[in-house]
Amino acid sequence: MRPLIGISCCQKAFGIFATPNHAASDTYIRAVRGPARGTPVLLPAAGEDLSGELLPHLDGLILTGSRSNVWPGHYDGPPHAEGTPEDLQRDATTLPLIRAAIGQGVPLLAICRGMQELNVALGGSLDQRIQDLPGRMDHSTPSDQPIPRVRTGKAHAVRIERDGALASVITPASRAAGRLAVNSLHNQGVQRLAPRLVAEAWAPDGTIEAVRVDGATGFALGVQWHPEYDWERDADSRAIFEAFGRACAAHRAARAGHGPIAQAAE
Ligand SMILES: N[C@@H](CCC(=O)NCCCC(=O)O)C(=O)O
Repeated sequence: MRPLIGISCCQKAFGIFATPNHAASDTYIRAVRGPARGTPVLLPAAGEDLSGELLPHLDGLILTGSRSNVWPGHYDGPPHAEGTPEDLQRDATTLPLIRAAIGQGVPLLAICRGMQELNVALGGSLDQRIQDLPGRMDHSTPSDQPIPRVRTGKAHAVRIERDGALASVITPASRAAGRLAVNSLHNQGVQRLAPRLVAEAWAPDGTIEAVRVDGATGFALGVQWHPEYDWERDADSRAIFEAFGRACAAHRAARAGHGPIAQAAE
């Protein structure tokens, strides 16, 4: 049996009645079916804490990217500028789910908004538009390029902590170089790093691009870029999903009684 990997959904208005729907991009489904070798399970943005019902059945969790921002009230930040997309239904489900997954050693891969949620869930805060801050780069989606190129093209390099968790899962060549080239589709960034997070990669302007959860018993990694878009061409993106999938398979074996059961870190 393949490991069951939960994928967080956004709540989006759909159809002529703008009915609330629960949605995740097909790119996450394909990354789970492909290099992670798992069975994808879509997790609704239900507006409530479902962690007690979901986690006993899951072998891994992907926190997805999204155009919406985490509601700033969760980190005592200033209100968003008018028109900034929010998804309070998603926040209410993902923030407790992240804390519970880490506590129970369920492998976790947090991507873009997902990494921002991970930081907020553990007590960190966010800058809302890093392109407006002095000395910082514009990390947002360029409007003058075709979307496929934006998603699979490389926007900038990131410097990687050579002995970190991320370095241990990427290709030997990138590990030796201590660098990766990544895509970039975000406005927000980590402002105050959560006490339990350790930065593992940085953009040239100092923006934190990857984090790990200190003392986590399972795989617990966040990346600010999008490996789900280019794993078919990019060996490092593929390697991240392969390593995550191995951790999920090990969690499944442990749940079935065929391996060591991860203990809660706290
Ligand atoms: N809204 C946040 C998070 C950005 C993010 O997750 N982007 C994914 C976009 C997916 C796509 O356009 O394909 C921010 O702006 O930082």
